[in-house]
Amino acid sequence: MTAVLPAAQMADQALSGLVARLEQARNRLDSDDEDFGFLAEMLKSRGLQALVHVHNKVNSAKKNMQPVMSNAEDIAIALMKEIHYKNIPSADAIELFALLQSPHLQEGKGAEPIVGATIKQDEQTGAIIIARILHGGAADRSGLIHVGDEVHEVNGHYVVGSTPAHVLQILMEAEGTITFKLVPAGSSAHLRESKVRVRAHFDYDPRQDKHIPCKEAGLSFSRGDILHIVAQDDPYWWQARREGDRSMRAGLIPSRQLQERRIAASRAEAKNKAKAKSPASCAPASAPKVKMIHYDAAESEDFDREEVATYEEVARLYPRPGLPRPVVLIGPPGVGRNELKRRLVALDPEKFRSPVPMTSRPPRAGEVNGRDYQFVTREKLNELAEVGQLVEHGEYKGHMYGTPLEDIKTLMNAGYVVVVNPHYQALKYLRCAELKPYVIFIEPPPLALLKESRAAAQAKSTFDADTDRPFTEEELKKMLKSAQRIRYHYSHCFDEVIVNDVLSSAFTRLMDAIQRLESEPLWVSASWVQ
Ligand SMILES: Nc1ncnc2c1ncn2[C@@H]1O[C@H](COP(=O)(O)OP(=O)(O)OP(=O)(O)O)[C@@H](O)[C@H]1O
Repeated sequence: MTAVLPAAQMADQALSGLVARLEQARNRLDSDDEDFGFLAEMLKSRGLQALVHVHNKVNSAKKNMQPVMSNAEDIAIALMKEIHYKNIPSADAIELFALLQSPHLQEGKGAEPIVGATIKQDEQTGAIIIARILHGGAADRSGLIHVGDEVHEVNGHYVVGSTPAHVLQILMEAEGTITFKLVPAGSSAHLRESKVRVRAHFDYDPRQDKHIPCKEAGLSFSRGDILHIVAQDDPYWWQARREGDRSMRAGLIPSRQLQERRIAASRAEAKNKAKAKSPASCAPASAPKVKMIHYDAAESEDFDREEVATYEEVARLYPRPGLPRPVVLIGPPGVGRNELKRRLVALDPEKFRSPVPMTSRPPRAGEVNGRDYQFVTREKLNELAEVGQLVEHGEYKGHMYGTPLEDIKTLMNAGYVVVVNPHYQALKYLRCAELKPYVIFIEPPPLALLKESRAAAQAKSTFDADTDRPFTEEELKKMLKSAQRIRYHYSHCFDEVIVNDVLSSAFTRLMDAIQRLESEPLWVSASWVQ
């Protein structure tokens, strides 16, 4: 016989409601008692009660289920892919695949770093321990919670022997003050805030990072941002906050080691893709372009450098009276660097100076040695080039040209603000502790404005030294393309970017930058300051 419960004792309200309705309907309807009896008995049966109870339990548990890490889903997918592509997966792998595929493992929501700390389960003891404290977060500010501490109670709930997911659930449901009962770890685990500052040379968005332990704990930043690295104890995930932003808690960022690995891996992937696309041997698609360059070698070779720019350690450099930092104007050919330099020197020749270049060509009528050029022999220029004493050099129409490094140093030590506008390749000679240059990238404005401003000022093309004509649209487009390439490969060397749209405004911005250089401490490579 089926065990039957009276309606009043039924735990599920919906089910007991249904039974009550059934009794009412029975009185009103003239139907078979047997059918009603059967239905009522089934609804009241212990078996159905138990089934509904289990169903409700599973549903409510599902609502509160939280993955331990926010990237749990990505890890599961990666694992499933790995198993899927294995030729002969083991029985364990097949079982794991089935488990990961089951519906209750396919749902999940990110775990919030509610108290500014993450927890993990000790693999050996099973204890719940504090895995990471986010600098500046609630846990850090309390000063009472430390990495390695064992969690015994959360808001009065005894959690020894339970799982991180359970602890997380308690935290998610908590309102107001959260109390922990912790067994402290050894004092060696206490956090010490590092003093390291770095300049980031890449953009980072934790929301796009599949591997960060907790997306919500990540810190986003852009290329050029100065970051205060507060903890480097984890080899893969550093903790940082944006410089000067003491109000916020620190966030996770990829360590240098991790970022370098990522860059190397994506480069290798790109190389493989390119290899797969191109036939085994092929001739260049077109003949190399002939470009008029005053001093430098071919630019293509310089863009192939394997340097990996991730973080550069920086320190503040205070203005040094009597020893101004040289100003280096970098930019694409024709953008107006010469014009800006000329204006600076014209404005105050006693303050701004530019080294006089050397040339092996004979002087033209009216040219003065030491003012227009230093007229020297080709041998002399070659000699200086060989020992790395020319910041840039090259051939033009059968003659050699070059700018001596020593002349820049002499002018700087004499107290002048040296202004140079070399080819970007010269940065490798100029960016040194001895000179500590301030590098400004002069950028062209978008094409429409570039065309308009150059036409309005009757600007002269620098692409063809022998004619006195305006820039062609083709040349302006080349200028923009070249700017893009320089920015892409050298932006880690720029201290400032000035868009040369309206010449007078660009010049004002240049003067403002120089004013800051003379009056404010600025971030430079840490190796220049030590
Ligand atoms: N913002 C501007 N608006 C209008 N004309 C400009 C502007 N900036 C520069 N020019 C003009 O553009 C021309 C090229 O400038 P400039 O000679 O300074 O280029 P450059 O960057 O030194 O080029 P290159 O490196 O090829 O020698 C000049 O006639 C200059 O007066």
